[in-house]
Amino acid sequence: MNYRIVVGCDDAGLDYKEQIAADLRADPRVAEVIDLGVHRGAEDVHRPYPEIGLAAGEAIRDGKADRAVLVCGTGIGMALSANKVAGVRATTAHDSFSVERSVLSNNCQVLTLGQRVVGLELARRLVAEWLGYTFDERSASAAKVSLISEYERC
Ligand SMILES: O=C[C@H](O)[C@H](O)COP(=O)(O)O
Repeated sequence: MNYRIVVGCDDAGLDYKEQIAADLRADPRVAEVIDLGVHRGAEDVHRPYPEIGLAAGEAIRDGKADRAVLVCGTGIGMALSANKVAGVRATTAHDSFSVERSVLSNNCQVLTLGQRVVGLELARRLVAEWLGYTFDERSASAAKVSLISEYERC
């Protein structure tokens, strides 16, 4: 599938971002991992989550990446931020079914996770599952998602 995947976090999501980035780099479905920070021990470590979430959304919008995994304390702030970028669909999901539907129903390109909410091993498994789903543009869900895109164009 050769996905180009952005990873990003704030200081509350750094541990999980590092592990998930390592998992993605080892995944044969992933061609490139683009790490937007923050980085341990670096100057950017206290950058607020909206800066990372917005940058991730812009990378999707600009065609520099196919998908993003973003981690903060709850996942909520990252989802709110990425969703501000037109054309980007981001959601927090901490269970297998929601992760599946975020792609198959909603064509989300961005999965956000809360390091303070979900265990690390579950988070890693959810990301692995998430990579296995592809939205079907011929599905009945496509017309529903397109209503969001049409609203954005107004
Ligand atoms: O959604 C926001 C994140 O959970 C963030 O990591 C923590 O934000 P706070 O420090 O404002 O609670």
